[in-house]
Amino acid sequence: MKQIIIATKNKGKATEFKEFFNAYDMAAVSLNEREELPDVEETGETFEQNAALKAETIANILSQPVLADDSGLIIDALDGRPGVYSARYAGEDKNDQANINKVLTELEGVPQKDRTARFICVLAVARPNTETQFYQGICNGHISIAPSGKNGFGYDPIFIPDGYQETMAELSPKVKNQISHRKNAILQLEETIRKNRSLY
Ligand SMILES: O=c1[nH]c(=O)c2ncn([C@@H]3O[C@H](COP(=O)(O)OP(=O)(O)OP(=O)(O)O)[C@@H](O)[C@H]3O)c2[nH]1
Ligand SMILES: [Mg+2]
Repeated sequence: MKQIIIATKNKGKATEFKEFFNAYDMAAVSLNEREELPDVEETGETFEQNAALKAETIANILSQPVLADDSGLIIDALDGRPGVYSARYAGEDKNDQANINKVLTELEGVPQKDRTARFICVLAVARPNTETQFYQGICNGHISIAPSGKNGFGYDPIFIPDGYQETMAELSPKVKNQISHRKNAILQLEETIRKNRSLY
């Protein structure tokens, strides 16, 4: 089975990418399975810059194509926060529960109609000596009053996608992988995969 390196240490993302690439008979291998590879500091100010940093750093070390994902939650009533700082919103330990609590505290008293939000996922495909390609996906929704559900990861327990009553964490992984920002970004990438049966 052909392998594709995903420059992520986020277990939730790694699981979703394995699901996506399994459909193309490709094995998505995350950095959790390649511990010899370094952490990449995300010094960018945009999702594109951080996705490129992660993909290009690992692609140059391995001299092979690498995919990275930089993603996050944009909340209108918080002027777009947490955005590119979603993973570390409540601190460097990247604690999902603390991140959720911080968002809910900041949204206290904000009525449902003003709790609009969206997830954004930017994929970067980097190959040595080749221009990095970018693919973006969005999922619109709003922030719930309280967390609910055990599936997914990150802010899923407080994100209710448009067209649903349930939070992303109450939906099954199958449904999330049909509607998420990550799936919508993969759909952008799908033409390349379909044509070449690989990313390159
Ligand atoms: O509820 C969620 N459902 C999702 O589907 C999702 N996708 C991203 N996020 C949030 O945005 C941060 C990404 O930050 P991020 O792209 O820097 O990833 P990360 O630092 O967790 O891992 P890495 O890929 O950088 O290794 C994550 O930690 C999460 O808080 C999500 N939350
Ligand atoms: Mg990160």
